Amino acid sequence: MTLCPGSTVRALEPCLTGFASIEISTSAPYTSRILFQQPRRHGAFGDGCRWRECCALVGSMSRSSSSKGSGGYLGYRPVLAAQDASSTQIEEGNPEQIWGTNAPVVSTTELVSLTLPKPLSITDLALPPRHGSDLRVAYQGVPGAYSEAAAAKAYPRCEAVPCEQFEAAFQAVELWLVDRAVLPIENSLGGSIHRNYDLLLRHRLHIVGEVQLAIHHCLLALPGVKKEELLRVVSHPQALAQCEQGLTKLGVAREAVDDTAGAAQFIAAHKLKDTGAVASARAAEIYGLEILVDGLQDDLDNVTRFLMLAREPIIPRTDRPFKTSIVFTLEEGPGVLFKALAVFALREINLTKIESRPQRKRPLRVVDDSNNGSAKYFDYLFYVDFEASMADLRAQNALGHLQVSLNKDDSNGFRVCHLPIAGDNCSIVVSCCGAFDVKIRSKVLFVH
Ligand SMILES: O=C(O)C(=O)C[C@]1(C(=O)O)C=C[C@@H](O)C=C1
Repeated sequence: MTLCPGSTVRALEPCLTGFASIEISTSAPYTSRILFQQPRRHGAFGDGCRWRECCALVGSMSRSSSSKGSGGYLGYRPVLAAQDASSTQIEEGNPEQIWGTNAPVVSTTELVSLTLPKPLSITDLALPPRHGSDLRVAYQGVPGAYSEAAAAKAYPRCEAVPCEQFEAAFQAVELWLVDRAVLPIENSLGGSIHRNYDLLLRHRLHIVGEVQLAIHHCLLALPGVKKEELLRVVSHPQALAQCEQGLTKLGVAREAVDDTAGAAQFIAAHKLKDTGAVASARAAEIYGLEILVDGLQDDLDNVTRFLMLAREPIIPRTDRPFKTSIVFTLEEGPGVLFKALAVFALREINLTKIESRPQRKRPLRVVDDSNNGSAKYFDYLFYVDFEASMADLRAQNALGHLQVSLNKDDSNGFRVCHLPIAGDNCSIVVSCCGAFDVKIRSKVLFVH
């Protein structure tokens, strides 16, 4: 039995620059890279089923080769099996056919001293492959920002990568500079972070989870400065909004900056004695500031929900709680939103969030009315989060029903929304998100 390791490496190289899923590519054997490369070249694995079939194929081939005792192919054989899975013509035991006759050969005895990669099995693929230990995760702000803490909560032991703006965090993932982004989407006191709703539509990332973080704001100043000496307080606009009452009592001017920790850093760098910052205790420690007020937020229950974003979607399942996010637009008319949401109510599917945002490409809609002439209406995008997995028949039926409703072309019907998402013209955008259990508020059950 012979094997050609040099050729194997060449065969793998293009895959590394391809789009192998980050979930598997760095920690799993070579086979995983091939698995994900295959769809790009042949466009054959548009859905999870084909992807799983391919994995199953790899798993079964590796088992069959070992059971025949063909030691030389163990570990290497599945690579080629997966690479050529859609046009499998490979004959077992004939390396020339696979690599060509000029390929270097290594005998079985030489192979014994080689460290062979462990073949992927179905169990490897079914489990969340990693828990953040070797991921690079983008967040907005500088060290000490709440978003940094959220990134660490979502992906423990990850390398958190600071970004100046939300947009930069989105782009960092898209450009493969990092593996994930963790970005705030709403706060229990301050409400939605609209910018991120808008950016979700403009970028090609998928929601793959969410994490909630308790936000405990402090008023920080240079060491020795008293509260009464402060003329202004700087912070992120959300943080200022969450401390509305406390800041009003202080009677200081407020100034918005990019992030809470950045505000602390600014005061320290410029030695501003008349300026305070609303930020975390960790920011005080990092930038050498003193805590004047510990717990400045209007309510102790101050929680921010962060989305975990990735280039690849997760495969929805039914064995744990899932959340799904969709976005759509509606025709003008009485009861249209009621009818759209009824598709969920009818199936006892709980909605956790509804957000409406302007359609920035077409903010106003002109509607002709035979009695009153034409009228201009604001045009909205509706974002809905609901508690069900897309693997759940109820969710599939609900979205099917919604799709039918959206396509209805009567005066009270819905309009199909053509959104420039992921380069496609999608009528409905579905993004699955492994959800936390709402009853155990801060516990993330599904992280990846
Ligand atoms: O400025 C920070 O520290 C952030 O992480 C940003 C942010 C936000 O955008 O809402 C995150 C959590 C808090 O709600 C306040 C601010």
